[in-house]
Amino acid sequence: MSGQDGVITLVVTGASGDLFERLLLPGLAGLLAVRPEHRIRLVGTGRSELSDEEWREQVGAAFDEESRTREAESFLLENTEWVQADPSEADQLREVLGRAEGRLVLYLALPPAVSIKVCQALRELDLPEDFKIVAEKPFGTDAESAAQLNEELHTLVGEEDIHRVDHFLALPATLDLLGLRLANRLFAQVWSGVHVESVDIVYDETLGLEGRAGFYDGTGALVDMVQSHLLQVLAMVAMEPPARVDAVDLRDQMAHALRATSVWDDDPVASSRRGRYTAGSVDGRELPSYVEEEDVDPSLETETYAEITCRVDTERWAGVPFRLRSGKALAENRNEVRLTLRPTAHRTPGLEGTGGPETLLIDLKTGHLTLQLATNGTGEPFELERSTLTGAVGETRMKPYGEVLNAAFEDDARLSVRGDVAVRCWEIIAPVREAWAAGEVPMQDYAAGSDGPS
Ligand SMILES: O=C1O[C@H](COP(=O)(O)O)[C@@H](O)[C@H](O)[C@H]1O
Repeated sequence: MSGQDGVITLVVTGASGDLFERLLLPGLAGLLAVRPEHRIRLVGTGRSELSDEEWREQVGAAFDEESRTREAESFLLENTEWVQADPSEADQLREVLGRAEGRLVLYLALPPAVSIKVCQALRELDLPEDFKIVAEKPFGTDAESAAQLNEELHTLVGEEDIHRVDHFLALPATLDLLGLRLANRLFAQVWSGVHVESVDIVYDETLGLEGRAGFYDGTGALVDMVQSHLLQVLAMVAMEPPARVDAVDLRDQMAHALRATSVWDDDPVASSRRGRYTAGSVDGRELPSYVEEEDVDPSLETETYAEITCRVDTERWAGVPFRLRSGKALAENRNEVRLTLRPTAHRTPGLEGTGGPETLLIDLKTGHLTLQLATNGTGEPFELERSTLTGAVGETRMKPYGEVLNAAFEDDARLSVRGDVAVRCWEIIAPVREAWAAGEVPMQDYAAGSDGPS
């Protein structure tokens, strides 16, 4: 171990879970490639019995040959260990945190109820002055438990030392939205209900359950994707321009937009749909019906597809539907924000056809833009056609998880969900969850590999 200055010890609780291997580790590897000045000591902890060798092998697998020879990466690989412990037990947690050197960042990759217990255990310990807590989603299981988790965290550290993870805040498109909206006259002028007829925020995935029943079953698409990620995207689309792009103004404006957001017409039955995949084939892979996936409990009635329509009651967006949808095992990966513009106030007589509505589409994963317009294309001289302008955005410097971790290390709260916002997102979907729990919205079947419920 090294006693070097500037060392951060990242203690990950719940590190034997799939999130750590699938998202956190690759994020960390990408981060070190771009920010080699970080010296990270990585301590994994959980109840699993893992030998040091097994742990190092798992961590090492995230780094390729070339990266292992670099200073930041080899520091991490030489300074990592697994400590078998139950972090909700104060004595065991003390032992884990005792391994830390330098600044301590404690990452809670745990179910919300366990995170609360860990906070209670932390209260019994002498904590270092410079201490950060990173909380994975889902943050709570409803508005009340999210508020309780906030309270528990605030007994330990100030809001500035809590980093609530939502990797969609660092998707290329969410970051692009700011520049696109605020720094371009063309878009700044049309960014309101005066010109925009509707907004669609879509995150369709070809992936099915992929062995994640432990987390997903009983959670479902509404909580997994809409409550957290898609509402953050909605906030970026709908918010008023912040006075500055700093953590206070940016997050104030996002919070304001979400406080103005609710289910369309206050009617969760008419404004939501849910579905669940049945057997089918996606990209040549045969998927069983969701209820026959390993470890799924059919009595939980978990939806794998969720759709809700919201309104944002502000001067800018009054009357504009925001449709949010996400589903698994669908025909294609469609990850986009789509703004459909209203027709022009006057159509010059003699210009035939419409060519379809003008739309601006932002690919959430790549940030690429597609603008669909009516033009006098190549056919009849005065007949309108639909033309497509596309704009590619360059490669991002690292994966969204890497950016979010980097922000946590560098105290950049712009990429962290503020506590009140985490609670508000649960409040927005609460009426939908109630209607679904009461059986007022039917569960629609859709075949894996299809476009979703008809
Ligand atoms: O947090 C989650 O996000 C992923 C989708 O994000 P991606 O960056 O991996 O495309 C989703 O598949 C997963 O169910 C959810 O928990």
